[in-house]
Amino acid sequence: MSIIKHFLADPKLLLNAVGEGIYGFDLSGNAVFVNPAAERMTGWQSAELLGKKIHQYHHHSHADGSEYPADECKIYKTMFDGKTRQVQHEVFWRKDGSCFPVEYTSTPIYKDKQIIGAVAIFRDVSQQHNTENALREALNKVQVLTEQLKDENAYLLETLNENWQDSGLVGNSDIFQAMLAQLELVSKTDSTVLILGENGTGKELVARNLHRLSERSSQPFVKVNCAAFSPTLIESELFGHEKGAFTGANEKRKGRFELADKGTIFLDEIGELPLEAQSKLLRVLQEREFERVGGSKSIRVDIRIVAATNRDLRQMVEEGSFRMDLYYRLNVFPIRVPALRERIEDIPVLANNLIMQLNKKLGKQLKGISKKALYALQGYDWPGNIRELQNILEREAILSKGRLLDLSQSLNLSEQTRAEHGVLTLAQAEAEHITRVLDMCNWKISGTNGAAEKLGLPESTLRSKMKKLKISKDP
Ligand SMILES: Nc1ncnc2c1ncn2[C@@H]1O[C@H](COP(=O)(O)OP(=O)(O)OP(=O)(O)O)[C@@H](O)[C@H]1O
Repeated sequence: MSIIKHFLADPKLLLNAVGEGIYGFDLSGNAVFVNPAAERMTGWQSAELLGKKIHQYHHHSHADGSEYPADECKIYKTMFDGKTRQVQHEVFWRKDGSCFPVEYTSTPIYKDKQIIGAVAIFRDVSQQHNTENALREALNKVQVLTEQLKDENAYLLETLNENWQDSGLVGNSDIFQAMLAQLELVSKTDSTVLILGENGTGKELVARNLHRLSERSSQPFVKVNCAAFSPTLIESELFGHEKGAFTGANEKRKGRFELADKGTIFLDEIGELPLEAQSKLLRVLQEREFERVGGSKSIRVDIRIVAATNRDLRQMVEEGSFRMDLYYRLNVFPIRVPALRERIEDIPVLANNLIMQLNKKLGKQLKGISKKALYALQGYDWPGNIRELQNILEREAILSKGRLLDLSQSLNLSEQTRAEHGVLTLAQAEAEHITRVLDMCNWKISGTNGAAEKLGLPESTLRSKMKKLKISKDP
């Protein structure tokens, strides 16, 4: 007998060989056929099911355990209406009481145009479900990580765009050294620090060094310029927002406080923080806890807070534009960064340091600055502080053809000072005059045609004045 004949003689051979489970039903819903694949999947042997209402064995309940009445059974329905059904999201129950997700087709069986029963062909889709769930979980994780990366990336890009020069704090004057000593002491603690000082004095550099010297140095240092955001946006910038918290909040976003967890947050221009955000900040300072805008879940962070301002916060408290309780919370350890005019003796070393940075930035090989130019710099009162010095040196460095900056473009600085700020101090005028005379005398101090004689001073007095005013020939 050929193989085809075998199959035609006994169609069960085929049905027994397929991988899908097959149940055949008569019109009363009793099992008339159960193939081995169905036995394997359900654990019920065909002898246990044949002639029985099979719904009661493998289809009695839904996945959540609630009852699945027989008159709702989709396999039975096929026997009544003759419609073929493809069914998903249902379970079949095993003999051991467990269940598995199935997909099945129930098809009516006709004989002489009369329905005589139905056949259900089913597949165990647990594997497929597990894979789908794993995929869904992986996708969720990817989504969370993508959001996190987006937040961090936006922040990093902003930081990169600032073109921050990672310069050290330079200066030997007593006032500056005293500030450095304070900085070093407080860096070892977790205390909140309030950095005070005029624009361009180096407050941000102080904050960065505070973090660098602290035990949090391997964790993030996150800066927020409180003046750079509108009152409506600053809260979401600091604390983040939930999706849909306000028009335009299309995605959930982490705030700077969350990004700075375990590290340091630097709140620059804290005096510009709107009152509403001040209240929220106060709560973070008290409880280290906050909620995202539009959210209700409290988020805890472990953060060191450093704030800076050029404003007089105490006066702002008196005027009612800064919360008194917040002021006291921030003012735990104030550090005052001196203005450049308070430490003109640092100008030579600062200028040299800045020129070395400019060499790198501009690809130049400048050696320093001329003596005359240096005196001019020391006679100016620097309303823009180190940033102004930096700008002047950069402009000069770009224009300069020689190795030594002579500040030919900016030598009228002291005149500018006089014009913009009234008069030179006596010491500045004295230093300028002595330097001019020394230049005239080719730096000969004593004897005939020496500077002391021209100035009408004893040589020793001139020398002590030069020492006091830090006037010397070499740059
Ligand atoms: N002691 C220093 N030594 C060398 N460079 C310094 C020093 N202090 C400040 N600078 C440089 O001066 C510039 C201004 O410093 P910084 O931005 O820290 O000032 P700031 O007080 O935060 O200014 P603002 O109040 O305008 O934000 C920076 O480029 C910084 O590198």
